[in-house]
Amino acid sequence: MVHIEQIEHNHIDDHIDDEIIKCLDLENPQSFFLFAGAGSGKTRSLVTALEKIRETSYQQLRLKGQRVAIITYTNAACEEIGRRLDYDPLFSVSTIHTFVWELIKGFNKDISEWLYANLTHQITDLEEKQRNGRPTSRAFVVRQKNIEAKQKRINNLKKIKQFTYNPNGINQGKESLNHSEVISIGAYFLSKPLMQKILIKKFPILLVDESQDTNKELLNALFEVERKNNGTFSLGLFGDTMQRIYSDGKEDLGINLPENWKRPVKKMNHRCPKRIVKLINRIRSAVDDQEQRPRTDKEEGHVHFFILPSTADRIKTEELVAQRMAQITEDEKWIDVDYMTLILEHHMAATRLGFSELFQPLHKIDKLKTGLLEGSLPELNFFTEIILPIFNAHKVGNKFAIASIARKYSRLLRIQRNERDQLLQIKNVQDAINQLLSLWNEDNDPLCIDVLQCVARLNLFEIPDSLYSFVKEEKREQNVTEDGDNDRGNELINAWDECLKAPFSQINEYASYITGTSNFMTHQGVKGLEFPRVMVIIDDHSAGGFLFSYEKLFGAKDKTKADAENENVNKDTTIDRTRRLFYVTCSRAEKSLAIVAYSEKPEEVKKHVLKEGWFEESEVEIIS
Ligand SMILES: Nc1ncnc2c1ncn2[C@@H]1O[C@H](COP(=O)(O)OP(=O)(O)OP(=O)(O)O)[C@@H](O)[C@H]1O
Repeated sequence: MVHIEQIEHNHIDDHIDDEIIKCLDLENPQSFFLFAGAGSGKTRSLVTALEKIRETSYQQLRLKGQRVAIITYTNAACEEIGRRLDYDPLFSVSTIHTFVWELIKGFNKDISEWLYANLTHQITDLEEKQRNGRPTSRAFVVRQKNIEAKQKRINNLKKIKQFTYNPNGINQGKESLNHSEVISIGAYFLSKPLMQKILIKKFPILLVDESQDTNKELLNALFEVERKNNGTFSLGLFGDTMQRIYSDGKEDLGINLPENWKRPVKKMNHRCPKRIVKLINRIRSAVDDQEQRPRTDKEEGHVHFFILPSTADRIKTEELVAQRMAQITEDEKWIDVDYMTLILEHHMAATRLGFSELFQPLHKIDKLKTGLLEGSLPELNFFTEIILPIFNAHKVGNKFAIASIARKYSRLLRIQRNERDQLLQIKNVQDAINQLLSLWNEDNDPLCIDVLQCVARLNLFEIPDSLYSFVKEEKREQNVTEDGDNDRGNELINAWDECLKAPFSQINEYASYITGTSNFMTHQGVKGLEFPRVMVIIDDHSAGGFLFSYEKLFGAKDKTKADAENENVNKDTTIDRTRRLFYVTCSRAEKSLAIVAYSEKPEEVKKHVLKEGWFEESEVEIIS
């Protein structure tokens, strides 16, 4: 009898799938926001709902030439969902950038008009800054170049017949749009009745996974589409507000939902053992009242909190912690290093993997942050997607790969001439690439700026616009002062200037981190994933950022005045952001979880975490 009750307990959320499926009825489509925490099976519910649509509405959709759209966060997630649905063309599974581009591409005249207005607006802004700027400052010079580049782009608009865009790569060339332009154009077009009609005619159902981190500009536009087309369109949002990580996500998602929206709630956690569900419930309890239940067939599991002085040797400490975990859990895999180390902050990965000089300056700039972490900054992609592959191919003697990259990107090969000239050009490109590669002779590790200047001098590849000023000789001219305008333009220039002084080897480390091939992951990399054994590293000292503070979350550091002010007006505080990160990482563990906190005040931390009720006394260990 107990057995049946236990099984039933594990199925308490099954009806949620039915509720979602009901919303997707083509005769009476409804919109919904699924409230569900970590490990609750959101992805599973998404796929189940789609399978059901295929079963019930396949003919109806096909006859009208309609499809179901699913927007996910990463290409890997698209692949996973697509695979689970047998790559059925009934479903359009894409990232937000691909989705929007598919919607807007071809509307060349409208895109041109939008760009004209947008560029004009940006030029007006820059000119305003120029009026207050000092003509001898570097910021002034760079802004002037920016104005000229934008004006050139405006002048060129009339000649463009067709705009281009690559959601996954570098967008070079006069016809191409950049990532943020595509999103903004999409959001703007979706405010027009015609585009709304096109969208819902094509996709009467649109489901958004990881909606807490979906760009708010676009999400707001979709809310508006839904509001205007209520009853003929279903917008379904999957996600967990407690797992919002990116700053461009919609902060108030799920709070002021329209009256007629359905709000299904999932209560189970199918991933974590009992002890970990208890911990993440406790962490979450400060934010909302969503409490999860563990599966009855899950083991108790282990949680252990290690506190160390911030001066402790990181590598030795973490080895010791793994040994302790093996003792505590009686699981030898901790000793075999069969666990995932989760770093709560990118700076730690940058420090441990050795790409700080490249990373830190850019991470300080708000508008670069998301692109830096997503790996979509065109300036860095220039290095990661063109220069690094050439260098790697050269290391293994793969001339074919080098030629193929050159064919794809080299400016020297673009001009059409007769066959003899073409052969000459190929030779020129080969010579240029050899000159470029000679920078690495005798195990040299050139600086990124040296690589950039070499490429510019050889006119080998197109340099991203914003790096152009760094390859010009006049940059170093004496009349250009370093202490120019203390405004954001200047910050940006200084950031790139510093970043380009990093050795090129750091590009390799950065690329391996961003693509997830290193053995470190952060909350970003770890989204949607799960691992049997997890070691969470908490280390403000190495993190060096101001957006997060574990010392504050763990009570070793007081709140600042700004924190208190933000708290008073219900704005996101450092502690809120840090708590969400902590929730995401702790909720990845399927069996056991070790948390390693380096702190200025270990005793205070211990007191605080016990007071918060996150851990039992026996689970907290200070190692000095
Ligand atoms: N109904 C279920 N019965 C059994 N196992 C389930 C069920 N739903 C999900 N799971 C399992 O639980 C784990 C978590 O599921 P899933 O990744 O879909 O959750 P999620 O809500 O997307 O998680 P998160 O937001 O934390 O990334 C997976 O291993 C999945 O196979």
